[in-house]
Amino acid sequence: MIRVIINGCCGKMGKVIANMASQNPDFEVVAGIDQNQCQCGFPVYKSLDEVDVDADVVIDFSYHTAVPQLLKAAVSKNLPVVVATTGLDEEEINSLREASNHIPIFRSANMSLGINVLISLVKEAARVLSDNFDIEILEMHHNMKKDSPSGTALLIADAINSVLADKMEYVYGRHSNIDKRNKNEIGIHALRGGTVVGEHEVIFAGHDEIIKISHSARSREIFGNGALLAAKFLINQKPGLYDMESLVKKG
Ligand SMILES: NC(=O)C1=CN([C@@H]2O[C@H](COP(=O)(O)OP(=O)(O)OC[C@H]3O[C@@H](n4cnc5c(N)ncnc54)[C@H](OP(=O)(O)O)[C@@H]3O)[C@@H](O)[C@H]2O)C=CC1
Ligand SMILES: O=C(O)C1=N[C@H](C(=O)O)C[C@H](O)C1
Repeated sequence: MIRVIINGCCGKMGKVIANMASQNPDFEVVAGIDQNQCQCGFPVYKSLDEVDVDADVVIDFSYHTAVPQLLKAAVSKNLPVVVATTGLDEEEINSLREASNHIPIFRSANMSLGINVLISLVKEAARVLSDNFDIEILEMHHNMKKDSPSGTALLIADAINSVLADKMEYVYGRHSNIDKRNKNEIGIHALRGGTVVGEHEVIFAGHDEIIKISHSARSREIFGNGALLAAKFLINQKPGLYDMESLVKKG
């Protein structure tokens, strides 16, 4: 039985994880952390420092500013952490790298299997097409989402850039440009509205032809499933930084 602490337990994803874990005999949620107080069926604390129950792993779906403090406490308690929160700035990413010298950390902006397959496909498409095709990324999410563009859109852009010698420049929104598109650009565009769980589309636009590779999340359980798999994987790892590729490699 894997004992889980959920950071952000009162939020949309926190509730999904709690519900999925309660139906899975491999997991038990022993505590939650949130700045709100919600009825969860387990004790809810304000910070990891305050948690006084034993656990094996923390799963974090919260807010970017909460991540450094969470990691500091996780290091002092020697607890592995799955970081699913997006929108981290450079300093917050550095705190994550630092903490990974002491504890195992799994970080992915998208825990679904499908997006990770999409990333392999767009890398291959970019290798073949980039000389003659323009690349644009579109994402759409629900109207409660705070960060934009999505962590996934940035993850996709970074994956494409990694196979193009990191020479691409990211252009967000393209709203006040007064000149034409540059060849070395990846356009990244965010849409927000309604209850959309998560849509990502990568467009390769060439002369008289367009290739679109897209992923549509139809439920939050696809992220919950990935986060629980990541937690199971992480509890057996040495300190370090892990991602979906590590999980897929492990099989
Ligand atoms: N990697 C992945 O696969 C996925 C990642 N995400 C990411 O996960 C994060 C959470 O998403 P979602 O559940 O939809 O968001 P929600 O806003 O619904 O939930 C976040 C919860 O964390 C709470 N919170 C905010 N700040 C803190 C803090 N400092 N300490 C403790 N709790 C805090 C929020 O409180 P309050 O409401 O008061 O702000 C809220 O209860 C986002 O960054 C999102 O992009 C989401 C889905 C999939
Ligand atoms: O906030 C969300 O909802 C989601 N956030 C992640 C992101 O920013 O990419 C993953 C998913 O698309 C849902």
